[in-house]
This record gives sequence, structure tokens and C-alpha cells, in this order.
Amino acid sequence: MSIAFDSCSFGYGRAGTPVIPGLDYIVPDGFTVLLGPNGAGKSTLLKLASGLYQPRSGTVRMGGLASREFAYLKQVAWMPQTIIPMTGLTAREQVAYTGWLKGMKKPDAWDAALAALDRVNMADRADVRAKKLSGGQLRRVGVASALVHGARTLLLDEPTAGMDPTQRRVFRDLITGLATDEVRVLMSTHDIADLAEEADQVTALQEGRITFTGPTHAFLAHAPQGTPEARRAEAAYTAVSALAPVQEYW
Ligand SMILES: Nc1ncnc2c1ncn2[C@@H]1O[C@H](COP(=O)(O)OP(=O)(O)OP(=O)(O)O)[C@@H](O)[C@H]1O
Repeated sequence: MSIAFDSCSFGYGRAGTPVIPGLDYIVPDGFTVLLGPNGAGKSTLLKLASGLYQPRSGTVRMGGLASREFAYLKQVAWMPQTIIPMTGLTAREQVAYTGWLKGMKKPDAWDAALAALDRVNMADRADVRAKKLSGGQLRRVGVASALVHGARTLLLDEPTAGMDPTQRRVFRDLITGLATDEVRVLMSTHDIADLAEEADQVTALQEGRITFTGPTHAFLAHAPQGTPEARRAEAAYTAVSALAPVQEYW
């Protein structure tokens, strides 16, 4: 069951212009990259999908569940742009705490935390204080926190921002492997050239409106003929950014 936005509108403050002005969108299966320039509304969309924000009008639902229901929140995991280490907690405690917040029993959360840290190659740091971890290690803790309670949709907000190219490659491989038949991953990024070809699907956002959503090969087909392979994703992105918003696609 996927997350569906139906005429979803959202703005900051009561009277503020909507940042998301009436969005219809279904989070695709597999691994989807969410592209868009600064301020397009990517983080806002992810927060709406996570249930952290509620729409001003319209709905965000998963099957019969509205995004404000706890049963919905248990099905999704959101990784913010910045992972804040919790004072005094070890990596394992921080991940287990997230699991507990999502309704897991303490012993289950404790076991699942180690398993999640293992999936991100951090099991050997499980007992290190989160404050002592490097930026990259802390991001892994963030991914482990997203994995700990077995969510069906992972919402990752620019998890590779600020990483060096090598670190980014390792991290990207890790994230690509998280999507399965049962688990959807929606990840925002600025890193168009690197990521588009590894994703199953691409969604492009412009001023809170979707200009493209579909399989990666269909996205890349927007690159003008003769564009060199290395530049296709970027050229396709430029082309879809100029498209009119998608009106109906589901
Ligand atoms: N807390 C806030 N209060 C008021 N306006 C906000 C707030 N957060 C975001 N905005 C505004 O909402 C719009 C969308 O912001 P959002 O962070 O969702 O975009 P984004 O695509 O994630 O951008 P970036 O790539 O720079 O992270 C921007 O115009 C931004 O200034």
C-alpha cells in the first residue's frame, strides 16, 4: 500500500502562500529520487508524507489510514536532513529509542537497533556515544533509525548532502539496497547526475508542483538526442523542469 496525496495543500503559517498548492501524487514502488531546486518543496513533501506536517486541505493517506493516525506513522520512517546526536545515548540506544517511539516494545527495539546498525555497517560502533560519531557515521545512525521498526516507506531527506564523492558512492549503494518489493524509498537530493540512473523512478518537483514522475528510463528519454551518457540525467532534468505540471497520472 502506497502513500497517496490527494489535492493536498500546505503552507507555512495560517495565511502564507501554499508551498504545496494542491498535490496529487502516489509514492511510486521501489526506489524513487525526488528532484527539485532549492525551495521547490521537497522537504515539505517528505514531512507531509511522514505525518510530521498535516495538510491545510486535501489528504495524505495510506490505504484506509490518514497520516495523523498512529497506525500510519508506524508504516513510515522519515530521516531528516540533519541527524542530531542525543546527549548521553549510544548509537544503539538512539536507534532503539526511535523504535520505541514508533511503538516497539523496549526489548524488541533493543534487538532491532543492533540489527539495523548491522545493516548500515555500524554494528561495531553500537556502543559508542552518538556525540562521538563522525558526520557520515551519524547519517548511518539516521538510516538505522529509519529501518529499526520495519517501516514500509522510507522517506530520506538529502541523506548524501555534504558528503565527499567516495562517501557518497558508498552511502548511495547502501540506500539503493534498501528498496525491496515491500519497502518503498523516496529520497530527495540535489545530486542529479549521480543518482537518477540508479533509481527505479524519478519525481521532479518545481514550486510545489510535479513536472514529472515516472520510471527512470522515461525521465532520461527527456534528454535531447545526442546528449552524452554522462550528461543525460542533468539534461533530462533541465528538460522536465520546463514542463507544465503533471495534471493527471493516477
Ligand atoms: N519552517 C518554515 N517556515 C516558513 N517557510 C518555510 C519553512 N520551511 C520551508 N519554508 C519555505 O517553503 C518552501 C519550500 O521549502 P522546502 O524546504 O520544502 O524546499 P526544498 O525543496 O526541500 O529546498 P532545499 O533543497 O533547499 O532543502 C521554501 O520557499 C521555504 O522557504
